[in-house]
Amino acid sequence: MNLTFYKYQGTGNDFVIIDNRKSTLSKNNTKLFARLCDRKFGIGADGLMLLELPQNEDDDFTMVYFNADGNESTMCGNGGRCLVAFAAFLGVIDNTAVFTAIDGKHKAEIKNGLVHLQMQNVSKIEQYDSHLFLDTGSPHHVTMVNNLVSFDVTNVGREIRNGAPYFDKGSNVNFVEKESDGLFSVRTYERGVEDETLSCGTGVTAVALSMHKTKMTDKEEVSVKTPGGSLKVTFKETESGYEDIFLIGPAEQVFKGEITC
Ligand SMILES: N[C@H](CCC[C@H](N)C(=O)O)C(=O)O
Repeated sequence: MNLTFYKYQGTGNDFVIIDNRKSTLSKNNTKLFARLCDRKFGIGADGLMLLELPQNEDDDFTMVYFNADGNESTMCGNGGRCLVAFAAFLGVIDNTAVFTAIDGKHKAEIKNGLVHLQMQNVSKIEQYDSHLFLDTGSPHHVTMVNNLVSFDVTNVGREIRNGAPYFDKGSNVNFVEKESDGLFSVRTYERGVEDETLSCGTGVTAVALSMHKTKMTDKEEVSVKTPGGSLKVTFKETESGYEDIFLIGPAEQVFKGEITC
């Protein structure tokens, strides 16, 4: 079968995107999706997304996300931003979108070349001596480190991802360093990629909320530098946690291609 695909990246987190509104591909194509994400035998990507028809009347489309291991996974913030850019490219939307992903409904807007993606509210942030744990659409372990630039993200990240209490289900692991008030740097070990990625959108969101929760900043607009580029997170603290959470940043089409599979 000849498959048309699009390659997108959002601050270096890269994705294969397929317009599956005609449902040509079924979601249990785990082997195919893993092959397409393989950086030697396939196109190469951190994840793969299917753009699908909306399932309820006020949606513009549906997002289905797969990690590079080919398994369907939880929400992808950078992926969601790229999918909105793709929907605009196809003319499915103008510059605003409402879509449903595995974690529920999302609103988004493309403004001044950046995609503003509303993330789910976060009502629970677990605080421990060494780290925080929260779910921003995907599970995230957040811990502060010194000398982030030389930190062994892959090995320490892998150990935390597979160890207690995460085990098989796992968690993404974010290592954070404060740069200045309201500005942080993060490097992320991503579950399902099983390696460091250049950026992780739900991870950046988790870091911004964690830094506010632990009073490392009192700003409700936090900039986060990732090895792949900078993102901004805005939010409001309420008595039930954090709401009006937006992940803001660029999303670019790198190339269009065809692959026989
Ligand atoms: N690997 C993540 C999903 C993708 C998250 C990341 N790419 C993002 O931008 O949020 C997980 O399995 O929890």
